[in-house]
Amino acid sequence: MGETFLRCPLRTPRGRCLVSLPPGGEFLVGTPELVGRPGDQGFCILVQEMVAVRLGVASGTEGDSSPAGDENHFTVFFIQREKEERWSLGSLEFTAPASSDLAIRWVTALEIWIYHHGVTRPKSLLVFINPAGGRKKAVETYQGQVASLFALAGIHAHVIETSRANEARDYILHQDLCGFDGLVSVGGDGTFNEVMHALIERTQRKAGISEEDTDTELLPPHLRIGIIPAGSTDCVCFATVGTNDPVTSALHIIIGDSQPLDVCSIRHHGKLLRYSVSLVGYGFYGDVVSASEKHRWMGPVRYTYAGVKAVLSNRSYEGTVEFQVARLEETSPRDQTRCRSGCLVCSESSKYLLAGNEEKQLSESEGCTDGEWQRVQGRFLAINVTSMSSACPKSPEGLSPCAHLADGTADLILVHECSMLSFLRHLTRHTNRSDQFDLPFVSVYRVKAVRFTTSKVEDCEDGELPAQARKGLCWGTCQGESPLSCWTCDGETLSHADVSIRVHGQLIHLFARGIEQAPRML
Ligand SMILES: Nc1ncnc2c1ncn2[C@@H]1O[C@H](COP(=O)(O)OP(=O)(O)OP(=O)(O)O)[C@@H](O)[C@H]1O
Repeated sequence: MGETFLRCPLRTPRGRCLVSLPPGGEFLVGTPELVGRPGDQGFCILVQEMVAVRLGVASGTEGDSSPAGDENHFTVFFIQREKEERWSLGSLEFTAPASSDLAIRWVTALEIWIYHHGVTRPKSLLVFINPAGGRKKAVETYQGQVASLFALAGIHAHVIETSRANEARDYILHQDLCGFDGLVSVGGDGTFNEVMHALIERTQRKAGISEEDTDTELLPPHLRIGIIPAGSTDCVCFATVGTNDPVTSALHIIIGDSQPLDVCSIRHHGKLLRYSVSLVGYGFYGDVVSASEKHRWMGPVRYTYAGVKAVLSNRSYEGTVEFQVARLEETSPRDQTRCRSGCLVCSESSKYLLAGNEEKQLSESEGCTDGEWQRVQGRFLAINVTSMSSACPKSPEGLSPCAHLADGTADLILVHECSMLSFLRHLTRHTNRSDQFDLPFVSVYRVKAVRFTTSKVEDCEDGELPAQARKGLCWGTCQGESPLSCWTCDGETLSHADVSIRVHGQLIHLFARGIEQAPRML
């Protein structure tokens, strides 16, 4: 690998250090030359976490360096961990002795090792910016905080600012994506969803797989998706990165992180309605989302408004929930574990998910009984199916704190009819560390599939919602009580109440690594 091993004294803003790049090129290590001199500090930078290395000194926070006449200096740009899962761009300048070619040799060696350890880094990205999403700052966010980082890392970005809904979808479905290593969505959960749906659909079409076939094994797309959060909820970004920060997300993309994610398909009589990666909810959350849609003009506060309204109305809905329990006996929605970077439960699941026939593999290897179907009938305030914790800034632990991102299962939470105060008790536990499932009217199961059937009522053919019900909660309060709620699927309202839900293990991959357990500081 040419000249890749270096070790020599160099001057840094942290003092004079003996700097070395050990064989294998995994770390850049600096030890203070004069031990005990106040102010001198050592360092250890992971080459995998280096964004770039440049000849010259850094002249600005954006990572610009000025090589002109500065051939004795070089700058290393790397990931720096901040509080609460946030990452920032750190830089460290090095000064080599005058009239030596040491700086150039260091830059060459580090570039070689960054390339060697960065095989999963994207070189070319297709970026969709939704200027209409969230607080309408997506363009500013991308241009101001992300574009310069991609440029510093040498990533070519083909940027499309969408002028209408479904423009990203049409592009993904009909254009040649061969030159790209990944897609990036700059916007909220809605924009990410549009990109994800189109990518899954494109992949199945190209492979000749019908998405309408209930039993089909869907093919995972080979392109990863990056999310630069610029929406009003950004739940998927928060649950997979641990923070909603554009710079942190950009850095995860740059270093080529990869996080598999389970995806649920939601069908009505076999016909595909939507895919979901976070919450599919009937009752409370269905009512909140459908009511908030009518108040988009309020901005993000519409969710709080609709939430208060739904709590006060304390509506419960009748129906039958059937579900196939997951056979991962060693995990449960109440086992107090958390899915974190490098999660063992998810990597164990990868083995059988990758092997193809997951059902067969598991029963053969573990001798456990196939996930049997169970049935619960009654009145429910909320039926939630979530294939991840669905954590967000307002609920840092999420709807189901122990759910896994990529174990091929979802958690089914049934909140049975109860008083408004009891339901409020359950809801407030989402914002603190108390167990929201430790209540007599709440039950939770780890499942592979769910079926929901409403009790048949007049006006509701075949579980299809009448137009008023789809438009929102108002039907209940203004025109008499509606017997049906509606399903919300990652923020979209579905048009049918009778649905079946199935988990597709690790169907997509994001440029993320899950939430880190114990942040390491430089
Ligand atoms: N130029 C555009 N004009 C209007 N809508 C667009 C445009 N580009 C994309 N969209 C659509 O806007 C929808 C909402 O986008 P996004 O989720 O980013 O915003 P949001 O207001 O934060 O919503 P959410 O509540 O889902 O977070 C997406 O479904 C997307 O299809």
